[in-house]
Amino acid sequence: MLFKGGGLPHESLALQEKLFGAGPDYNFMTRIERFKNSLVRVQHFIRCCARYNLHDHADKKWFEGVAFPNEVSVLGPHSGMFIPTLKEQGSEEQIQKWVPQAEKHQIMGTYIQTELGHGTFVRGLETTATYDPKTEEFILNSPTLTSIKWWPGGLGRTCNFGIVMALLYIDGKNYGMHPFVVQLRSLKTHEPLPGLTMGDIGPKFGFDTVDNGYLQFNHFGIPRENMLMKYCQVLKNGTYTKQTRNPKFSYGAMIFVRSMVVYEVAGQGLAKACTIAIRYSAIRRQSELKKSRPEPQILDYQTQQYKLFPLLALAYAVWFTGVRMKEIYFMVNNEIKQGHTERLPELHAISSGLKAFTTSMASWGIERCRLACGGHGYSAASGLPKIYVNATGGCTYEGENTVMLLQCARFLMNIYGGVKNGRRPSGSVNYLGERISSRCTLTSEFTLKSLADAFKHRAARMIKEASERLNRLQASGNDPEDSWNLNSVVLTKAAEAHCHYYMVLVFESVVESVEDNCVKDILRQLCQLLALCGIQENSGDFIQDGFLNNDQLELVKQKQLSLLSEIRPNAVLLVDAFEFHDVQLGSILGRFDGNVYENLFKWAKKTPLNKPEDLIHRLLR
Ligand SMILES: CCC/C=C/C(=O)SCCNC(=O)CCNC(=O)[C@H](O)C(C)(C)COP(=O)([O-])OP(=O)([O-])OC[C@H]1O[C@@H](n2cnc3c(N)ncnc32)[C@H](O)[C@@H]1OP(=O)([O-])[O-]
Ligand SMILES: Cc1cc2nc3c(=O)[nH]c(=O)nc-3n(C[C@H](O)[C@H](O)[C@H](O)COP(=O)(O)OP(=O)(O)OC[C@H]3O[C@@H](n4cnc5c(N)ncnc54)[C@H](O)[C@@H]3O)c2cc1C
Repeated sequence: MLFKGGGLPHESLALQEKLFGAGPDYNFMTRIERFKNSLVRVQHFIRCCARYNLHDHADKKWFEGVAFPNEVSVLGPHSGMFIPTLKEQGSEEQIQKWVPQAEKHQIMGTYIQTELGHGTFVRGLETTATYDPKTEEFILNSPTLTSIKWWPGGLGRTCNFGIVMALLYIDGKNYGMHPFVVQLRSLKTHEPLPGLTMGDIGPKFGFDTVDNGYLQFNHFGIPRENMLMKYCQVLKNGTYTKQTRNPKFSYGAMIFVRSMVVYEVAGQGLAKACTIAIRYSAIRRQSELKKSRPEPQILDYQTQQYKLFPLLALAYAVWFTGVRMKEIYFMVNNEIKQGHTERLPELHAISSGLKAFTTSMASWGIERCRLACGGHGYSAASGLPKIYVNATGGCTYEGENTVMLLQCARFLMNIYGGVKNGRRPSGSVNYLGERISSRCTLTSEFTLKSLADAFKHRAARMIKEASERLNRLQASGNDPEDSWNLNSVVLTKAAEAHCHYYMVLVFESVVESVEDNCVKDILRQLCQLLALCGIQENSGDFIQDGFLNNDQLELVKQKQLSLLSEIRPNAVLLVDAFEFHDVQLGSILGRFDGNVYENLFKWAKKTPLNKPEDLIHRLLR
């Protein structure tokens, strides 16, 4: 309750819907069955939206968490990218025309950007939209094999509309990437419209319930009014006008999703995995701690605590950081709407950096949770494989993580360069303008301030060194691009250090804001553990310049270990506090009632391989 905010009423509503909680077991279905089953739930979800008057993106998200547990439905790209792009990039008229239909699900859309040959390098995309003033149409075309659109979710079979990112050509001149609203399928027959070749791209690592698709345009005409015209317009006679000098406004949909992924994918995914692994570790008994005494709960082994409690601390940290990231997004986006675009670069940098940092950490953490569950963690019944395959997609989509860290680093280098020239930084990078202490103030008290300061020091030093190294590479004769590439490992590490500091700082501020002393103490322990593990895992970064000495490092280790015992009595309560319903976890190991073995046995008996099947029987006879 403490952490969920407004989500509970919508979750409770969704949990009352029988269709969401029951039905065939996901693990026993083929991909096609999973897809069909998801579509049935999509239709029911749409009916529920109408019945409960659900329009707001956040309200729907809570509902979706129950309707589509640990998976992405075809509604993801529709509500997460298609509608937001219409709202953010469309003119008032365009918003009036398409948004109400989309919100009522009368049209279903997706976001069509990536191509067979390019995903990361948006400026390298090849699909063209050539304006013809005679017909007042844009002609969309896929000129090469590599220009075929590839990956958009829901494109394969489901969506009848899409926002297509294409290069705008007028009179032979290339005006760069622009968004176009394109009807893809007939609203009557659902067949692809003539001039479009489209389908599903085939099975993937996860995302079984989504028909990621391909799309090839063969000189396909769309009306002039279908270019989203909030920031740039093409008049009937082909005159091009624009309201902004910043071409990156057309990248707005990506910033939105990156900002949401921190909480919705990384935060939720890791919190669920921790819930499963910690609950199960309290149920599972194994081996002997003391001779002739009952077998202990595996959660009592220090090594098990050492595996799981830092991940629990990380789950809380990512969760809080995700909530903060959403707040920042909406705040800066409102400023942008009022014409104040000064903070767009910072928003781009922090959303890119945190998206990369948290999805990578969560992905690694979910897998560690699975390993911590031993053999049963390897079973689909644990629910962990499904959580992993879907959450780890977040490391790639919406900007591959290394590339996103480099975008964050680019901003940090700009800011650091500015500081050297006397400019004062603000917001998430204001510390780059501070005098940073060269000696660590950590004592055995481990105040949150002293821990955050240690991360501040590390980030500031690594950013400074990355910048100086870049300058040295250029001074020794490399051009700026080669220097960047030769420095890119160092740059990604500097960006990670910045994001790490930001996350510790957010956690610290949450702890300070809690009024209940008991809750505050418990959260302080988690925050300390997060920071201490961060210091130990990256100890080289903290000792390299003599900031931290060996004695302090020893203190860090001792405190880390003592925190494990301090957290142990509250560990199960701390995961219960995430308040995931069993339906949302989809895990026998993580069941709230702890009735693991009985249900594992029941589940195994239901597996299709145990059903009489002629061919298998004949082969084995
Ligand atoms: C459910 C799953 C759904 C999934 C959906 C998807 O995956 S959809 C598909 C998702 N696909 C992806 O996510 C694709 C990932 N790729 C990209 O987003 C871009 O290609 C890029 C950002 C990597 C480079 O872009 P580029 O080559 O155009 O730019 P550059 O590097 O030359 O930098 C020039 C300047 O622009 C700045 N700037 C850049 N972006 C932004 C921004 N958004 N805002 C503001 N500013 C931005 C940058 O900081 C720099 O500023 P400086 O230093 O000059 O002051
Ligand atoms: C599950 C899923 C859903 C998706 N949904 C959609 C969707 O709805 N709509 C859509 O349009 N797209 C979608 N995508 C596509 C996705 O956005 C791209 O796959 C993603 O942006 C990565 O681009 P890429 O595939 O070109 O990777 P690549 O860029 O080819 O990455 C391969 C490797 O090259 C490295 N690399 C590339 N460029 C650089 C560089 N400049 N510097 C250093 N290293 C570099 C990367 O770090 C990586 O290690 C989806 C993808 C997935 C996996």
